[in-house]
Amino acid sequence: MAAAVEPTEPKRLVLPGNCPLVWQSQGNYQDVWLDISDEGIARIAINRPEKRNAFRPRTVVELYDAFSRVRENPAIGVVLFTGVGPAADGGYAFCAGGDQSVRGDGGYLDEEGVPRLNVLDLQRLIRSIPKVVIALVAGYAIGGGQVLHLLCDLSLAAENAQFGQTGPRVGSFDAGFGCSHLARVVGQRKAREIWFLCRRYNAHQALAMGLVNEVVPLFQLQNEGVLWAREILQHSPTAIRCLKAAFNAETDGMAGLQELAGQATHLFYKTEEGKEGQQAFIEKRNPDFSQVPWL
Ligand SMILES: CC(C)(COP(=O)(O)OP(=O)(O)OC[C@H]1O[C@@H](n2cnc3c(N)ncnc32)[C@H](O)[C@@H]1OP(=O)(O)O)[C@@H](O)C(=O)NCCC(=O)NCCSC(=O)CCC(=O)c1ccccc1C(=O)O
Repeated sequence: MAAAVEPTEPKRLVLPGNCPLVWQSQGNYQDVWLDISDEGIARIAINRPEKRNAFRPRTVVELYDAFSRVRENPAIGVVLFTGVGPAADGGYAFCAGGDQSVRGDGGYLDEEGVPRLNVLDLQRLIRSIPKVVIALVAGYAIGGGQVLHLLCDLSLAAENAQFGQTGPRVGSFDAGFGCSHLARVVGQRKAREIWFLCRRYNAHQALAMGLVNEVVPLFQLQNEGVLWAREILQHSPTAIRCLKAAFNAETDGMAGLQELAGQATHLFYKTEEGKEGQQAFIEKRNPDFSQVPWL
């Protein structure tokens, strides 16, 4: 565990324990909190503690909007993704998956009664956003909530964290990242056990199978996330961005290659060679690449 940070009063409580950052809240959301610090760290929290932070279509729309805002903010390098807690009954959750009470024929019904599966868009956004996303898991990360946690770059678990799948019990399954990425992370045998048996796994079991990076006391969870974020933020943003794209490229086919290629193009635009091509077009002349070596 990294060195302790000096605690200061949080603007408002998302998780227990003092948070060393001062947050500015953004967005006008109902189911989500988005907070930005002046240290390059954002915090996105699902705010449905009485439902163990289960997501309904509105929650997913708001999460997508919050992650998109963070994506467009060049001052932010790390996102802490968590769930508000405790609930009035003392229970904690990162996210208990899709809200079963709004599930109708064909999916989860939004406020107009239209079935939506937009959590899959959110999964891809978390995976492709060129910032480091750290899951802070207190309590349950179950079903689609476990998959959202899985798709974060890093995961820190509180001692009370519980992970698991329920799909085959509640008539659902995630045959996308929820299977393939899980198998990459914990291995084929364990991934099949998780889905076929629908057991629950505590924080230390999750650590042993490589599902989380570290287990910390509940009151230390948010601080630990900030410490990890601060370490990351000392490093080269370009290197971290390219590394994230590279980790995805291995598994995400052409979409993964596209992400990595986008980073390469971004770097190329900054070179004299790249600029000469553009300049020549603007000046209506042939480009002169004669000074560029064929390395
Ligand atoms: C999470 C629990 C283990 C917590 O247990 P406990 O601490 O005892 O609390 P409870 O008393 O059970 O719950 C408190 C309160 O919260 C409500 N609640 C909890 N989870 C949900 C939920 N998922 N939906 C709706 N409501 C929920 C609960 O009813 C209580 O409220 P009351 O008013 O007091 O009744 C336990 O709660 C639990 O097991 N929850 C269910 C977990 C679950 O099965 N989740 C759904 C899995 S399926 C999924 O997530 C779909 C994913 C998805 O969207 C998807 C992804 C990819 C492809 C396809 C799909 C797809 O659309 O299917």
